[in-house]
Amino acid sequence: RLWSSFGGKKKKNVYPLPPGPMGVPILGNLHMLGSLPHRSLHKFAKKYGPIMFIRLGLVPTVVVSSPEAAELFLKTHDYNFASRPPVQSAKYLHYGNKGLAFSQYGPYWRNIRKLCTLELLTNLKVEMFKPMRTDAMGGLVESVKIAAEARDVVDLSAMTQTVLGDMTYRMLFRRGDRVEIESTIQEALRLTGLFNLGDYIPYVGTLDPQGINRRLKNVSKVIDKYLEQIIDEHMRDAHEKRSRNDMDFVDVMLSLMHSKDTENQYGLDRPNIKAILLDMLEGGMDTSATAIEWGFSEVMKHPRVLKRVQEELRSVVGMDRMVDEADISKLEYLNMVVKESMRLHPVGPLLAPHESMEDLTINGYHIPKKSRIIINAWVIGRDPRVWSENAEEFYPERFIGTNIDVRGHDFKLLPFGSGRRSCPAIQLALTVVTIVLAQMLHCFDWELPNGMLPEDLDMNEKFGLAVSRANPLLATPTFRLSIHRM
Ligand code: HEM
Repeated sequence: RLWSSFGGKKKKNVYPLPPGPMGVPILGNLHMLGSLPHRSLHKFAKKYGPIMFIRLGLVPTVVVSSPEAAELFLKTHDYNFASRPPVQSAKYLHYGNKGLAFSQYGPYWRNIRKLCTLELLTNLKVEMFKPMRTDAMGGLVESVKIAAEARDVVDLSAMTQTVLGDMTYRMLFRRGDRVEIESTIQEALRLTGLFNLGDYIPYVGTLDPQGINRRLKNVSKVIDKYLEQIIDEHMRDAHEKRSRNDMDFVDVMLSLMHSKDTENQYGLDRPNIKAILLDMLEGGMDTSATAIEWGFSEVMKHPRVLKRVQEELRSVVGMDRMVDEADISKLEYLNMVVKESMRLHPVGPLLAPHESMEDLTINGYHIPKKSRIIINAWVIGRDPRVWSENAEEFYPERFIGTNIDVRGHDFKLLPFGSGRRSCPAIQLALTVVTIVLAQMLHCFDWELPNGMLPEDLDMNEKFGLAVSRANPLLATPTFRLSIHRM
């Protein structure tokens, strides 16, 4: 198949498109994605190879399924693939692309990205929020302790959502209470994660046959009102001089916007601030909570690993205190557990979609301009060529003596992506995921409910913005520290 046969301009010496399954008119290959697209795309990639061409509705799409191919798209030609395709949710919910995650590549995105990496998500800023996270963890341990005394079953999935919500709201807005807005944010996350026909067949977008855009507009109004109110409150309190250590994300952005010294160097306005806050709410809560949920599930399914993690915690931390974030770097085995869990369960198995900015030839294949690029990080993490025959097995020891990390330097492990569009919050995310897991496994022993055997714990997935467990993770805690007051 040549690009010209898909409506592209006729060119001399055109290279062929990458191979891929034949589609049907209008829908292309959309109907082949199924309920878990990362798994369906893997089946096709086995037949058509690591660079595969499909059509999602009218959108030419390239699916990348090996570490070598991922390196070509995310490193060698990173610049060309650093844009994002336009999506309906950005238009209706994200202030028409005024944030970071959905913005097309260009000076606007570069500027906002710089703001996020230099002002909001720096290692220093992550460190500054440590007391707040410690406080949130203390509250969590207290409530699980009460459940332990009553021998209650705890819904670990709901519990991680709650503590992550608490940490994220406090980091962004200083306040942790969110009763009035929580369900609307959850609805926004759900709608953004839904498959929206308008993203693939543009003229269908205006008809909105699934009613998603209408619902997006409704939640957008409620969220906008909430964010306006938060910004107003912060402006009213601006006279209360805060030290840099005490500033939440809204304070930081407002001070940059009003700074006389730096003359609003990022060109911020209220819609920018609201769009960035929404990106952080959406990008920050579900992803980290889901990563913790999978890490917990794997440890519960593998008592050998649980025992080894707890032995490490006993020897590094001791039984007379809770874990402190300063301990994390010494918890070598737990860090391997986190990596191994992210290898098998990248919460964004297809990362976020990229878009090509120009026509390009890669490995002898023509990659048309404005193609959607999907990186299947899920299949890359399970490739037996790189991870050996036991690639499907949860085996943290595979990282012993290697320097493979999750930060985008190794194209065989890409839970946060790599290159220009990779996650800007890796340090924050790893800190949060590791401390919550460490604390819960240090303070408590856990048993599956109703005598369920570890091997019977199901690991079914549910597709969405983050791919989480289909069924909540339930377990009964027993307090194991030798202190009574936290
Ligand atoms: C375990 C937790 C997390 C995981 C696994 C994760 C993963 C990812 C992935 C896969 C991408 C897309 C990369 C690509 O397109 O190639 C991404 C982008 C992004 N993430 Fe994260 N993330 C996590 C936590 C967070 C947190 C805590 C925040 C903010 C507070 C955040 C904010 C963002 C933003 C704003 C982007 C878009 C960047 C851009 O388009 O330039 N993420 N993340």
